[in-house]
Amino acid sequence: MAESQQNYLQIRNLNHEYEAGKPILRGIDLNFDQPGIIAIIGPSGTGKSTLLRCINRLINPTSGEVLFDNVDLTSVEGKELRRHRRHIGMVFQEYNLVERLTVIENLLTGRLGYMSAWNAWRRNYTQDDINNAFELLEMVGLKDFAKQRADSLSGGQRQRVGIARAVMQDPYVLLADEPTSSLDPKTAVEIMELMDTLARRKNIPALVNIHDVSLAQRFAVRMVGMSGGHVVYDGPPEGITEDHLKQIYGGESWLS
Ligand SMILES: Nc1ncnc2c1ncn2[C@@H]1O[C@H](COP(=O)(O)OP(=O)(O)OP(=O)(O)O)[C@@H](O)[C@H]1O
Repeated sequence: MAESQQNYLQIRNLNHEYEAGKPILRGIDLNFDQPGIIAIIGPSGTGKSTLLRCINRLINPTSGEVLFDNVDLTSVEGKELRRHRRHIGMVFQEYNLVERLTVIENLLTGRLGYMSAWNAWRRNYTQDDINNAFELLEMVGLKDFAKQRADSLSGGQRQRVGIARAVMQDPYVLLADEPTSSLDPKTAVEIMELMDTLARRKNIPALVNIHDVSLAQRFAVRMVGMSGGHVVYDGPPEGITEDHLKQIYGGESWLS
């Protein structure tokens, strides 16, 4: 698979409200131009998932811009939107695999956005796609599971498949919404390690929503702290202080 070029993601003055007059995202400005994990932390309900969903247009933001190499994704529709969106890899908390398909078939679904409707319907993958899928499967440590059904895997293995499927899309950015929340602590570390390795190898940013602050600090090159729909911290993981955490999560009793 060709190494992805470095595409520049910029979010400008992004606002979103699900209900008129009740803003969830308030004027988010962020630029993503470095490879590796960018951890997004913040209390429940502050809009972290909403932010990721606005970036890949699972929801239409109320206002603002999401620029990929100066194309505003909020203003494109139909074919053009699909053409851009196929370069945005999404990783989910609950994996979102096709349970009855094999592991290798799940990986290959990452290529559907590149195929004609006819070829997609017939699952006519190219030999290159098939070779790349097997190569990637080896890279994520699941070489021996290629022909197993997805529903026979453990949570950690499923998440490896979810990440590999996203990478099959040849993404310019990975968006991961709480990818470790359903996993035990050791597996969570392994999954963060894998995303870090792949993001660096592909030279792309991986925006990861995560509740575990110390796990985030261990792997992130940058942390974004959100509170009340605003960005209140944006900087290196080692720069986060207790004061920042109080500002992000509120109060202090939980810190002791
Ligand atoms: N489809 C929707 N319709 C209406 N309100 C919604 C919808 N989705 C989310 N919300 C509300 O928007 C706010 C932000 O939700 P969001 O899921 O983005 O927060 P989050 O920071 O990702 O939370 P968590 O860490 O718990 O996943 C919450 O108050 C939530 O109830």
